[in-house]
Amino acid sequence: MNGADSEVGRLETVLLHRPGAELKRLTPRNSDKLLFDGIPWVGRAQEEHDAFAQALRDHGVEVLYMAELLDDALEYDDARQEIIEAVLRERQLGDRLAGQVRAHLEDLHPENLTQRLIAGLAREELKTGRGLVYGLMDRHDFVIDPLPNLLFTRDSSVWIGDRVAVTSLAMPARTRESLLTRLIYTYHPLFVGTEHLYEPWLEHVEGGDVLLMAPGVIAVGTGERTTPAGVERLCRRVFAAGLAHTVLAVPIAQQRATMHLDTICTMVDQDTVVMYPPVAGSLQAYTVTAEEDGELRIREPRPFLEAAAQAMGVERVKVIDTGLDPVTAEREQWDDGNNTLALAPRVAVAYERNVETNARLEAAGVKVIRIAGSELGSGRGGPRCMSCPVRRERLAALA
Ligand SMILES: NC(=[NH2+])NCCC[C@H](N)C(=O)O
Repeated sequence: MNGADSEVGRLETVLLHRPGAELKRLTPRNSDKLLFDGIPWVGRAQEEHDAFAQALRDHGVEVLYMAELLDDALEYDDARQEIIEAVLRERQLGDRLAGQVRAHLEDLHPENLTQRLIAGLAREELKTGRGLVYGLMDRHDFVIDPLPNLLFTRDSSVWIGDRVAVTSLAMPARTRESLLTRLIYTYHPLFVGTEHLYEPWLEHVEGGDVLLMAPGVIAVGTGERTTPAGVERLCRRVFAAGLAHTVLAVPIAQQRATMHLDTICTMVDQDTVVMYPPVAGSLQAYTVTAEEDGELRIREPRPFLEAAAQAMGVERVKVIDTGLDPVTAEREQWDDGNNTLALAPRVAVAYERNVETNARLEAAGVKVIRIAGSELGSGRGGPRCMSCPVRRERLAALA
């Protein structure tokens, strides 16, 4: 059955997005807004991504690609209409241009529509464009914005138990990603009958902030992306669905370096995290549980690792830190050293460049599968951000 109850149960199926033409849209003028720190060499980024996917397959993981699933979902008229309406609502194209964009999109084959929805549409590519808005736009302006961050599939959805939470992304440059993700989970035959735990129009929650610490225990970071109201909404939803007994709400600094909880902490074993030392000691968590009447019970904040150990029913959570030298640790944290993807307990995929962190993982008994990420990393995301586990072997079944 699809779903997951941990970050470390044997990974069976994963959802990836192979980067493509959307990355070719990045320029020094728009990269900030599109949330990239550099201008990737697209061909090399694709090679790196293919090697990542192959490493997963070599370990028995089934790899699903977003664009392929979207092609299938967009065979359904309802799916097409839904997403075209959403694109037209995105910005003020004005009536005339909106009508022309609608006609353009309605004419496209599913594969071409997928491409447009991901890679966007520049004014100069809309040959049928006419009217004032069209006339005033620069030829390189986007009529439909590209989605270079679709690469980070963990942010737009996260499976909790047997349900999928399609998240609500906080940055305007990413909002369409969760609509596309929702189309897949709603219309694709692979997912018929899947219940949705969360929807893109609710308070902001991003999957990179959600950590399934153990069956029944979920940590949720709140900072630049997931809002306090998002955490509260997610708590209500998971408790109502009986998917967790405890949620740990973890405030994180509202900075780019720590945009998601998974930039400072990921799990590599049932009771072991890899964590960035400067924050490891200072992170706090509010422990949230459900009262009988469904209301939330919130306990005073306490150190995250203590709160987690208690909720998980272990004596302590083991910590592998990302280097003792503070400068190395800071560099490797920025390069997603903490952002590992576990394929099973004590087996994790990591960027090869984080030499020190990987050595520490190995010294602690974790098998590290190294992948190249010099180009992929310019979007500030590592193996965990670039993957949405759709199916993991359940840990609860082992207990
Ligand atoms: N789960 C993560 N850490 N995702 C990283 C996302 C990076 C992306 N460029 C953004 O700013 O949104």
